[in-house]
Amino acid sequence: MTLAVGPGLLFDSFDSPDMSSALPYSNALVIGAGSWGTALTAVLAERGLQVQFWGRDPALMEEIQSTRRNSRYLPGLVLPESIQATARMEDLRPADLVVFVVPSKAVRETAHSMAALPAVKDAQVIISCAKGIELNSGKRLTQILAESFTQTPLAVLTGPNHAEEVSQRMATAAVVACEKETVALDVQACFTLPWFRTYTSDDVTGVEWAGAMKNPYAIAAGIALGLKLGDNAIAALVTRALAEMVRMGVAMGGRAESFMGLGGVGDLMATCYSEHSRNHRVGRLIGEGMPLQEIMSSTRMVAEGVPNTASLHGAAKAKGVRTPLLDEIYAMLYEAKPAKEAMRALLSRDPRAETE
Ligand SMILES: NC(=O)c1ccc[n+]([C@@H]2O[C@H](COP(=O)([O-])OP(=O)(O)OC[C@H]3O[C@@H](n4cnc5c(N)ncnc54)[C@H](O)[C@@H]3O)[C@@H](O)[C@H]2O)c1
Ligand SMILES: O=P(O)(O)OC[C@H](O)CO
Repeated sequence: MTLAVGPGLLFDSFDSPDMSSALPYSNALVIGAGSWGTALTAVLAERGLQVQFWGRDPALMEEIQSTRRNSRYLPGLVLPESIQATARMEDLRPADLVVFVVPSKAVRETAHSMAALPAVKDAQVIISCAKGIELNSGKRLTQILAESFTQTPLAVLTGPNHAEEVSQRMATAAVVACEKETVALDVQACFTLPWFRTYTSDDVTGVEWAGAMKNPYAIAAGIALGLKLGDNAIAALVTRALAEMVRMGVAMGGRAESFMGLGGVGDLMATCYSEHSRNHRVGRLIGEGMPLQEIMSSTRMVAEGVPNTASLHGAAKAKGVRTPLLDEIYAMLYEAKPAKEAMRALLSRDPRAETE
């Protein structure tokens, strides 16, 4: 395979450490042909797995199969010849490792339509890579997948991982969470490259809540930037967001320490401060005065923070968790509260101890 070499890269194809150790799985299926699915397809192929790549749009999948490029979602990346791209579910062959990476609102429908496919249901592990909580049910994405795939071990891959950087092979770390340690270790081996370092965790609940929760706060950080509130204000907002993530995540059954890891504070920082982040962009444009509807119709990319704000807000109310930041983000996105007014409301709340 020809590997990209350029500024910001720590390894090229000649000085890469030896990655020829035996792989626990030999083939993979990636479900979802957006930017993250495309980048993860490249990661697994570089690691040496045979990768099938499924997306719902026949024209896009034909383009990927014939040109090795996903011009719509990740135009800079040339995928290796070895990957097989298709939109036809009936063409999919059995895979050891299945990666679900459709947007969170499409996970239930996609899992349901694939539930009977041997290619998916007989997998040794299914990995959830989207970041969200289901509206109304308040379910995590692995809980939804478990309804369709009752016998298959489920894992989560998450962390500060912008597809744009991963697709350029820029240094990245992630966390894979699974209740079964042996499965977590096997998945870790598949997502380990000289430039891609993966840690394991058994706190599936914690990392899933963390991955969903950072999205609305990234919108808020973008809004603060758009309003030109300054670095102090953004740092305060991100710090209090972390406190709120821990409060909510622990109430939902996650462990506080997971929120201090890559899937928590790591992803929160990557998203709140990055120009790559779609959530951050949505926020910045709101802060600059553009109406949300106009922003959403200007891109085909998913900004999970918009639906996640509604689902997380609903879950917090149902559980009785205090979430002042999320409440103001919800008011801005769903109740047309002006951004400056929401930020003023956050500052003018009653004083309290930092640890409360
Ligand atoms: N892009 C990243 O850097 C990144 C990194 C980590 C996690 N994620 C998460 O991965 C998930 C997918 O994000 P993305 O960035 O790949 O999205 P994207 O915006 O790049 O593309 C969305 C993809 O989902 C497909 N899609 C939309 N509705 C669908 C449906 N009903 N059924 C099947 N496919 C459908 C679209 O056709 C498109 O291929 C999100 O939850 C996101 O938070 C993204
Ligand atoms: O572009 P965003 O805001 O969806 O963020 C992408 C990833 O979740 C960053 O880890």
